[in-house]
Amino acid sequence: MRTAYTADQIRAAEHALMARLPEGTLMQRAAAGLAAVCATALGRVYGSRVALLVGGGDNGGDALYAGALLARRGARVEAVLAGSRTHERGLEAYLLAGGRVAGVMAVERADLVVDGLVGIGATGALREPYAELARAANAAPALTVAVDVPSGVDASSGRVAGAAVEAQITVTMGAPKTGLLVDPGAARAGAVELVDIGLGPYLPAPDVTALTGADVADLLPRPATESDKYRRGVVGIAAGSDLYTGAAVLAVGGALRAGAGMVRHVGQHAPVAQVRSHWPEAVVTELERPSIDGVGRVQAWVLGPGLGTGAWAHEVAASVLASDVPVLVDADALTLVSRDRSLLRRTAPVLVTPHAGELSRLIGAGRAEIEAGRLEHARAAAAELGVTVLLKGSTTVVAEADRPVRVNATGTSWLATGGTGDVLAGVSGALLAQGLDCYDAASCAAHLHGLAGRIAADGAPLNAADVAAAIPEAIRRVHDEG
Ligand SMILES: NC(=O)C1=CN([C@@H]2O[C@H](COP(=O)(O)OP(=O)(O)OC[C@H]3O[C@@H](n4cnc5c(N)ncnc54)[C@H](OP(=O)(O)O)[C@@H]3O)[C@@H](O)[C@H]2O)[C@@H](O)CC1
Ligand SMILES: Nc1ncnc2c1ncn2[C@@H]1O[C@H](COP(=O)(O)OP(=O)(O)O)[C@@H](O)[C@H]1O
Ligand SMILES: [K+]
Repeated sequence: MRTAYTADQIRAAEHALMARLPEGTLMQRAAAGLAAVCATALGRVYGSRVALLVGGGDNGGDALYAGALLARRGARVEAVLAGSRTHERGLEAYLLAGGRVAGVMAVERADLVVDGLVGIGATGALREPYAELARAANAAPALTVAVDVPSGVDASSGRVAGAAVEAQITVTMGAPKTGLLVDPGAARAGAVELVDIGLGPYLPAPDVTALTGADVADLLPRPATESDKYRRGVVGIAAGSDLYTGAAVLAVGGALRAGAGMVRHVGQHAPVAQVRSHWPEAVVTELERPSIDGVGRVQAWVLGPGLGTGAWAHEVAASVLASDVPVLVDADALTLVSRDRSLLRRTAPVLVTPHAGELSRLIGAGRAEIEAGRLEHARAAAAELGVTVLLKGSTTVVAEADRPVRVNATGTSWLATGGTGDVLAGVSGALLAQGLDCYDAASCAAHLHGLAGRIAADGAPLNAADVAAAIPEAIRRVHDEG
């Protein structure tokens, strides 16, 4: 399990650790780790050109001490001092080692830029001249290594309010920060390298977590000798309408590939015919009236892909949500429940799987605001609706009351194409039917779906059906990792 922490959590742990150590020890450890990563990135330190962007706080101190170590190894290091004050001892050590102070031009001639403008002590958008220096680093040809977090990225949320450094590597101190795992911040961080400064024993429960492949392998059910199709879990899929037929085919495909014992599809004439011809394995029921009465027992429902938003769809949704098994609410069913919240009044678990636009309809926040603050909005929605929320997008976020948010970054932007969300709904539904709770089903499905997207894309466009077809390979890979 990967774990990440807010700035406040890190600061509290640092204080506890610092109290037991001679002054300056932590910064020395941080700087040594930072210098080592810079040296590896440079390949040859002697004769290389390094520019340090130095802010007024301890983040700048880290950069100066690391700069001193690189200067002692023969690098030509130039520091651009951005703050009205500078870490005094760090600057002394740096100058003593042969480092120089320079203007912004140093950035343009550097092989490597070290972003020590701000770390966990930053508040709000970068002010000038910090913002200008961040833009200069982004425009320069050099490799950029961020200290702790890319400056301009909020360490606790991943928000980016203005200019922000786009790093190729982020050297994070003590423990990863939440903002390094959640977009838009995560996209600015590049590869994240952790420097162990001894914080481990002082860290609280994490703010967010991310499942590794091995974690997913542990959680995934495997059929046993005594398994049969009913015991493995039957998933019901209420999807498709005479207008939208493809969504049902894709959701059923996702569920079949993710290990459901059986997939039962219910819908109108056209989607039922499509599902029947694509998936002879599925059991289909053409609904004569908008109700699931008498279609047979399932262990979980997927409700919504392509269902439509009219009166007929509303009746189907009410009928599915009146059942006593977990229900995944996706796509058109999200529109239905945002119009009629009373549909969510039930005791069995609910998993909602919106993208930012759908979440915007559900909780009334603007779409752009949700994209900018994915964590806080997913958390707020889970609390307000009393459900598990899987918020889709470049980083997928799974939120449930009283549990750390799980984030997933296995995906690829090639997944941004029509129908991949329907596949995700099917995969998640199959995991629910196999007995995973909403939190685990959603986070395992997001992991597998992202990985399947990578396998299917392999650097070129994919279509949604390819993603479903790659789910078994994704499952094999997580088992290999486990
Ligand atoms: N503590 C430890 O043991 C260890 C700490 N470590 C390191 O310390 C870092 C935290 O250091 P920190 O607390 O000094 O804060 P930091 O991130 O440098 O920012 C403060 C400075 O930024 C400025 N500033 C703020 N907002 C701004 C804005 N929007 N735009 C522009 N400027 C802004 C602010 O200016 P002021 O408001 O004072 O004018 C002040 O000068 C941490 O990330 C890690 O790298 C490691 O060495 C491990 C051991
Ligand atoms: N930029 C991106 N990077 C990674 N994954 C993405 C990106 N954009 C979309 N996705 C993923 O693709 C899927 C799209 O789902 P959705 O928006 O519901 O599309 P549709 O309704 O067409 O099926 C989600 O799993 C989402 O997380
Ligand atoms: K930084």
